[in-house]
Order: sequence, then C-alpha cells, then structure tokens
Amino acid sequence: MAAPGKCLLVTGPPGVGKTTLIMRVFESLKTSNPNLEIQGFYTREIREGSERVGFEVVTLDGRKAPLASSSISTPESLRWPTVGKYKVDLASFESLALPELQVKEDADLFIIDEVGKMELYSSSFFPAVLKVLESNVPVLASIPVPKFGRDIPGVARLRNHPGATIFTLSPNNRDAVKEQIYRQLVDSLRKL
Ligand SMILES: Nc1ncnc2c1ncn2[C@@H]1O[C@H](COP(=O)(O)OP(=O)(O)OP(=O)(O)O)[C@@H](O)[C@H]1O
Repeated sequence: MAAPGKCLLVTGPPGVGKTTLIMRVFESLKTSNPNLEIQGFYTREIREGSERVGFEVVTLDGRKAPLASSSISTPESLRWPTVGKYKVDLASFESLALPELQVKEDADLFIIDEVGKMELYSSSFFPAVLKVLESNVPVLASIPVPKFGRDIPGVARLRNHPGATIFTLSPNNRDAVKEQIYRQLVDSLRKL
C-alpha cells in the first residue's frame, strides 16, 4: 500500500515544464506496468497558429473538454468567471474532471494537472481533490507559483498538506526531478 496521503506537488513558473514532467512520469509508469490504474487529467493550451486562444483539459485516456476560451461570446459565457482574457467554462471542466476524481477501489495513482486559478473557480473541484487526498491513493499534481507572494487558498491548503512534498522546477533540474518523482512513485506503487 501507498504511504498515507502521499502527495507530490510540482510547481514552477509558467512554461517551465510541469505538464511535460507529469506526462513523462505517467508514460514511464505505464511502460513499467500497463495494468496500473492511473486516473486524472492534464491541462493544455489551445492554439490557433501562434496565438493561445484557450485551454482544455484532457483525461489520461485522451478525452478532452474545453476549460477556457478567449474568443467565446455566447449568452451564457457572459456569466462565466474570467482569468486574464479567458472565460472559464466550469460546466465543461466539471463534466470531465469530476468523474475522473472519483476514487475507485482499484485506483493506484491520481494525476491532477493543475490545481490552478481556473480550476479552483469550480466549487466542486477542490472538495473532490481533498477526497482524493483522504483516500490515501498517491497524488501527483501541479500547482502555480504564488502570485505577489501569495497562494490562492486551495493551493495553500495543498502545500500545507501533511503528506505533501513540493518540487520547484527550473530548466536545470527538471530532468533530475522527473527521475526523482518517478522513483518515489515506483516505491509507493505496490504493483511495480
Ligand atoms: N524537460 C524538457 N526538455 C525540453 N523541453 C521541455 C521540457 N519540459 C518542457 N519543455 C518544453 O517547454 C514548453 C512548456 O512546457 P509545459 O507546457 O510542460 O510547461 P508548464 O510548466 O506545464 O506550463 P504552464 O504553467 O503554462 O502550464 C513546451 O514547449 C515543452 O515542450
């Protein structure tokens, strides 16, 4: 069994390689044991040419849902929360992310990329993350760096979680940190 409440948190400035690291760890684990039950999602940019026009969430088995868009202007989107120039589509996000965070009996690992400002606008998301942590299934998640020296409350709670280990990425350490995280997870996943 996993060490209780193990929670590996990857952080660092935008574009430093958090999603890349998490996906590489995921792929290495799946190669080591294709039977591992890994639940969760990652967030990626939607680009039109060189311009970033939004974000989408993607499950580890490849299902996608829009998270935010800079170009949407439907009547309902007028009421959506705004982060920078993006409108956050909480219904779309929740429809994909919340079922992924349901703790199933055979779950070996949760990947949550990321627990960020957009995602935390969902009032159901953070409670679901806490349930995952309480389940004692290991978690690999990403969190943003504090802005103006302060974390958003959900992020602060994760950082202060008793089982949390924080890895701050830089271009110099990200490959070594990837190996370190992979090793730690191999040690805690009984099927490997
Ligand atoms: N270890 C690496 N070696 C080479 N290129 C990398 C590495 N990690 C990330 N990159 C490149 O850097 C870019 C940003 O990476 P990524 O999306 O993983 O960053 P991020 O920290 O998740 O960003 P955000 O905070 O915006 O979500 C990508 O183009 C990716 O290919």
